Amino acid sequence: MPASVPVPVLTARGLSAGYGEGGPAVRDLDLDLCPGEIVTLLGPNGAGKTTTLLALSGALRPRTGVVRWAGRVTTAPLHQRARAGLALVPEDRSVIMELTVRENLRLGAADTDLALETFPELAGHLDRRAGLLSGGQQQMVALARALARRPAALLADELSLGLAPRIAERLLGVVRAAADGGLAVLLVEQHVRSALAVADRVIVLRHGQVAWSGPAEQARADPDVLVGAYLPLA
Ligand SMILES: Nc1ncnc2c1ncn2[C@@H]1O[C@H](COP(=O)(O)OP(=O)(O)OP(=O)(O)O)[C@@H](O)[C@H]1O
Repeated sequence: MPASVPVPVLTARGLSAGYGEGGPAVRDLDLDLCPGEIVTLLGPNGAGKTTTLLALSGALRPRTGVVRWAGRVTTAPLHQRARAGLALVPEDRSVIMELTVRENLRLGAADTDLALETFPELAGHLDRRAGLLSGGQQQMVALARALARRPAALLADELSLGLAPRIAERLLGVVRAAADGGLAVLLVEQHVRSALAVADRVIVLRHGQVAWSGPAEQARADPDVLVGAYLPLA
């Protein structure tokens, strides 16, 4: 029997996006995100990684190009895509510090039992204000809330930013397990090594364009392919 071809849940073709009157921060990007895989988006500061996530999620309107969700062209804003199964964990985590962990989970319409199954570490903190948690625990709340809605795709920006390596590993391990269960994941990470450890494919952006893309296995075996892509233009 022929191997079945994976059907992407999220695709972009010729995607360009930017801010105000400025030039595009991302140009002419093609991307396919399939169930069960983690694609990591790497690149130097200002390369356009966050902009890509925002444009794919509907938080930022693309200037040109087409985004498809489950095969259909979409221009829907983020809250509609969220209802359709897209989860975005933005760089600021969007945890509401004045609310308790339980309230934060409820606000995201997350299944609290499933959130605690994902992060049992949070069980003793359900009635604490999120502002009193450590950065790692806050990020667990953000990720638990996103995953406990059983999304089809997760777009996560710098999950491990500012966290101890052990906590970063824990979070990325949970993301890997969710992908193994069928979730499609696009991960922006500044810790290249941690990202490569869990990713299936890599896209390196530089100056808003794809500088290199390929299997994570290739980048793990020969990190020089990434070094080349990070180097400034001659
Ligand atoms: N709200 C904004 N208004 C104007 N320009 C912006 C805005 N956000 C980002 N930019 C610009 O768009 C470009 C791409 O930024 P973006 O945040 O997408 O890059 P990044 O790869 O995520 O960088 P970092 O790793 O530093 O977060 C940069 O030149 C940045 O200065």
